[in-house]
Amino acid sequence: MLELVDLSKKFKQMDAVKNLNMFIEKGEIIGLLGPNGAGKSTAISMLSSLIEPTKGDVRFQNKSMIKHPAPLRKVIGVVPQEIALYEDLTAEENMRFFGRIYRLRGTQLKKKIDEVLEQIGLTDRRKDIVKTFSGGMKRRLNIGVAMLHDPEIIIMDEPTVGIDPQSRNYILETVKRLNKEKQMTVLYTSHYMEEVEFLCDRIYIMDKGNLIASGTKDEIKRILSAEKTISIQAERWNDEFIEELKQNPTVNRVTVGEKEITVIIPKEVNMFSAIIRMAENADMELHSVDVQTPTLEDVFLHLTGRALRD
Ligand SMILES: Nc1ncnc2c1ncn2[C@@H]1O[C@H](COP(=O)(O)OP(=O)(O)OP(=O)(O)O)[C@@H](O)[C@H]1O
Repeated sequence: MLELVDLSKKFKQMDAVKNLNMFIEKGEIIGLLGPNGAGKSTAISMLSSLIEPTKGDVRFQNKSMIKHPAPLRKVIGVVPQEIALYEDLTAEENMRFFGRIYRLRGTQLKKKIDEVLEQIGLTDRRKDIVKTFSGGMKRRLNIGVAMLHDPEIIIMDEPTVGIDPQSRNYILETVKRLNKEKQMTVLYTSHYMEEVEFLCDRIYIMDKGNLIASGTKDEIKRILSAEKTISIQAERWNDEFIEELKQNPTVNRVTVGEKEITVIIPKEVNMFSAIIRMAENADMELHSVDVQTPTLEDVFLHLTGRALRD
């Protein structure tokens, strides 16, 4: 339905997005994952024709949208990363204002506002001024505004950044529900692995402007099929222990965090007892040693050598 072909954007000499290829089918929830600065917002801006690509194409139902984006604009709703609401207006007044921009009027507009307020769980706060809303409620209203014209495709740019866990959960559940009940197609960008893992059918992972992996959750995790992760926790680390782990010929990679060490080893190797012995030799007390099934976070670590955290 929607396709990005070799889409690229250069800002001066910097490649914000480089040869991005992506497709979105009707009814899918697609995750676009990457750390800050990966190029996600730039990709979305090109997709929604807010900025022009340096190179490449955006194709909707097999037609290029670069020069004539109207058919695509009509069917997408974009939820920007920054909250775009009038703080001194009520929730309902904001919706009425944005609804008019989408050329909705009269009873049609009123009906739509009622429906969307219900979907985002703000019906009982409709008469309240946005200034009095929590961050999570503002985010929900921001999503509601993008849904007023009944878009077939909704594009969400990190909609859960900086909000409390409860609101975050509510937003994730709402996205799932809209997809299931209204067959809404969703492009969801995030730098939270667990969100994308929970929501999405297929995932694209970007880093520094490049697409570094894509596929279904299982396909992406299969990148790690030859490896497994052991996570070791302790109150403090002993250099001798870390050195011994790093020097161990069966270990592929060691990442040292403040309270946790992650060790990547081949799947067939059993290192559990060796780790306990190394800790004893180094006179170090372990809290736990867990063998983990791979997560998307591990995939990112594997592909880039860096953790995908703020
Ligand atoms: N208008 C612009 N002019 C110059 N550089 C830009 C512009 N917009 C984005 N960039 C740069 O392009 C790169 C990609 O930014 P982008 O905002 O697309 O990343 P992102 O993955 O969405 O991250 P974030 O979550 O921080 O927004 C960054 O290095 C950013 O500084």
